[in-house]
Amino acid sequence: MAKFRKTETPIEGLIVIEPTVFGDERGFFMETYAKREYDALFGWEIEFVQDNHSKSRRGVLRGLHFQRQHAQGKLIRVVAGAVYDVAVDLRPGSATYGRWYGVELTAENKRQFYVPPHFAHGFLTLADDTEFLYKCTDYYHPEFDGGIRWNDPQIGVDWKLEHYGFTESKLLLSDKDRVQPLLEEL
Ligand SMILES: Cc1cn([C@H]2C[C@H](O)[C@@H](COP(=O)(O)OP(=O)(O)O[C@H]3O[C@H](C)C(=O)[C@H](O)[C@H]3O)O2)c(=O)[nH]c1=O
Repeated sequence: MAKFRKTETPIEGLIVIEPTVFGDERGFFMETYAKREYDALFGWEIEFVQDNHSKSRRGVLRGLHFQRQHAQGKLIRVVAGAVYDVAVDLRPGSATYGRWYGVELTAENKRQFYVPPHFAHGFLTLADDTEFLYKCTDYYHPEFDGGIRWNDPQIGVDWKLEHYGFTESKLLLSDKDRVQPLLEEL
């Protein structure tokens, strides 16, 4: 059995990866990244240059972010808690431009999500003390920081707020994320 299993999504290049988890009476072990296998999964050589780690309480929404230049591919996983993770295709000329896809990433399901460069990305945290780790294919360039409003009606992300027991007014966003532009304003 392959050590990492890939599941495609309706958006080309956006993939979910399930690592093999080795459990025993002590707990578990898993490889969370291996260049040789991941390059084979992706079908091309990917170089990650920066790892990020953020922690959020329940009900935080970070996003939707992208870098206007030095666009970053992101390999995402959650090591504590849970998120509903969303990516929006902003690749110029893409047949699925403006389309979004969401997936639940949790410490339990150990799922990983690869979001290619030129996607807007964000997540809603579903539990307190959620720890979110991701590898990036380019460095942080704040001078090229870009974003789209999380609830842009043109994109129409279904954040499943009712399903997860949230009300919009109770979400915790950064001041920046409250006033991100709409896709049509980009
Ligand atoms: C992203 C980043 C931030 N920072 C500093 C800048 C601020 O002083 C502080 C918090 O930054 P920010 O509020 O932009 O963090 P997030 O809201 O989690 O931003 C991220 O959220 C969404 C989900 C993403 O996909 C992006 O990776 C990124 O935009 O960390 C750095 O020093 N390096 C970095 O790579």
